[in-house]
Amino acid sequence: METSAILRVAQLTTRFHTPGKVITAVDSVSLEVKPGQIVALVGESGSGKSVTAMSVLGLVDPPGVVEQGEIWLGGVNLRECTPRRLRALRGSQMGVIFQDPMNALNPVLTIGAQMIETIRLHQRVSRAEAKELARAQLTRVGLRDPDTLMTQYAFQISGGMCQRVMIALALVSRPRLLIADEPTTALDVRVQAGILKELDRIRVEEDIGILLITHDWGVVAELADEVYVMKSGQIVEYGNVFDIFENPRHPYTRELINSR
Ligand SMILES: Nc1ncnc2c1ncn2[C@@H]1O[C@H](COP(=O)(O)OP(=O)(O)OP(=O)(O)O)[C@@H](O)[C@H]1O
Ligand code: NI
Repeated sequence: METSAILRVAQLTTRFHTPGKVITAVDSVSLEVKPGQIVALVGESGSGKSVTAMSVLGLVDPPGVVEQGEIWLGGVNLRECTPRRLRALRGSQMGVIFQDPMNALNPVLTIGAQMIETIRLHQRVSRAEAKELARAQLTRVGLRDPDTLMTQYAFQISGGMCQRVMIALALVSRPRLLIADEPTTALDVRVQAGILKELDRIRVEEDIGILLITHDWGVVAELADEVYVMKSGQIVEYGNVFDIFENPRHPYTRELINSR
């Protein structure tokens, strides 16, 4: 039997209504992520990858509007959810990590305070229990000495550690889907590899589906199961990672692979 998708996007169209013109950032995009899969969304800058992710997350702000299509998170129709319900789902069933971990963390709270706050926002636990959970989470993403780490502020730790904290935060509520938008672009190459290995391990161990946005074909080759290639808001090619590398059909894909 086919495993059913944890994320299913069909014919999604998102436009920005700017003064004087309408920009179709996402143009009839369809894609699927199954549990335990890493699905890469690749394409040049401005092709619509982040807007696709933001549309799924319900985070497109005016003048952007999700105008058409379906977005299903398991059995939940996200396009019919209220903003309040979407916010709840973002903290529970779908996690997200972005490119710039330093700025994503709150500079005036310790790592521990942020972890505990996030945990208590979504789970009815005492402070002590939340602290214990935070410690377990940090250990789970490969951070040693979580006790010291929890007393520190974002500016006191490295970019790589920040991103691991972000991953820990995103995974606190054991989501079934993780959206990672260029999660390692801001980090140096060696640190990148560690973070990517962590994501790979987590998806296997926890059967999480990951939508990985990147323009790094090395990362795609290393991690992805399925690949969607995006250009000017549209999916121009889709296939499993071996087929995409062995036999790219679209000239744009060939160009992208060759230019890496
Ligand atoms: N706030 C906005 N207002 C108007 N247009 C926007 C806005 N945000 C995005 N767009 C449009 O959507 C297009 C797609 O942007 P998006 O951020 O999804 O690209 P991307 O593929 O993620 O690029 P990158 O690799 O640089 O992150 C842009 O080219 C731009 O025209
Ligand atoms: Ni982007």
